[in-house]
Amino acid sequence: MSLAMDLTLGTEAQALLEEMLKITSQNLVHMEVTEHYQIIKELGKGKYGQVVLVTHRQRGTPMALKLLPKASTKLQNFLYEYCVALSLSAHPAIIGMFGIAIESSQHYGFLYEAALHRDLISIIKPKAGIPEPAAKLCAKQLVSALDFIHSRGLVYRDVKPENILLFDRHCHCIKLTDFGLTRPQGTLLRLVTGVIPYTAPELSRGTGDTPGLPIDASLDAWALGVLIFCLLTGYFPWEKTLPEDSFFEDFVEWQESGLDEDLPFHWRPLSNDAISMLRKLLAVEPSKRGPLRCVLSYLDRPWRAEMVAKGH
Ligand SMILES: Nc1ncnc2c1ncn2[C@@H]1O[C@H](COP(=O)(O)OP(=O)(O)OP(=O)(O)O)[C@@H](O)[C@H]1O
Repeated sequence: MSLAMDLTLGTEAQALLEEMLKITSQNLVHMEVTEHYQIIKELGKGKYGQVVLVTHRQRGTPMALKLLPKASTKLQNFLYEYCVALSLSAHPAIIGMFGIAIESSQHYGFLYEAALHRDLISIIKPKAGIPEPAAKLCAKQLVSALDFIHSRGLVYRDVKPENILLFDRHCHCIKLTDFGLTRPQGTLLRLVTGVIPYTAPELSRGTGDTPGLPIDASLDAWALGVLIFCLLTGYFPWEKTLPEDSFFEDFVEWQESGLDEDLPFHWRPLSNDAISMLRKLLAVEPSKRGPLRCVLSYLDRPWRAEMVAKGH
């Protein structure tokens, strides 16, 4: 997609979200959670909120309820996350929403589908990853979900296993959740702190005094590349995408030289096909980064070196 198209889509997405925000802010349901819902158990916790499994007191419907403390959450941010999730929830690999946003004395909250098999991080075995068929199922569904988000003029910006919910143990049905960082394409972003392995290098470098980097779909392609690496190996390719991280520096050197002998040692469990796919998703220069869809042409090929040795 061209930068001009990115910006047009981004502007349209922004306008739609502003409209949704206005309407939602007038329709927030004021209630105490336990008046209408029974809290069954905690499903998870993040930096910003807590997610609990609830059932509707009359109808018994099980649902997930994300609760964000009012003390630490701006109403605008809550509404934004809710409206983005609602606007995307028609996709099969994006969490379904019930269209109910609430405000209690202590929290803002919204109701959505509960995933009873937890999230992807819960099945990644350290130094082993997950079975290759499951990794491919995840990759295929995520490409579809992220492409859909991009087609709506947005960039997801938070691909990580904690945000991928499982609806079965073998990853036939996974869904993306947590739209707190999603922004319209073209939004100017400055980032100097909080670099994690999924952060694309153009962001971790920081933008100094410049107005910021206009975000686009290539940020999600990078994060998907890191995620696929983790699913196949059970470890991160690096801690942070900064020159002080020697694993990242070795990777950059290999990307630049293109020589097999420069391939970092911890990439060896991967097949040549998987390496070639990840080279595209993890191109250091964003304009050279492969589109997410490049993953699809690798789905029929082995992704682990041991599978090649076995003749799969
Ligand atoms: N619908 C759901 N069903 C089951 N578990 C869920 C659901 N939604 C969230 N969780 C669990 O709760 C955790 C935290 O949820 P979420 O990522 O939405 O919170 P957050 O505070 O925005 O997190 P972060 O720190 O990543 O920003 C998830 O990692 C997941 O394990």
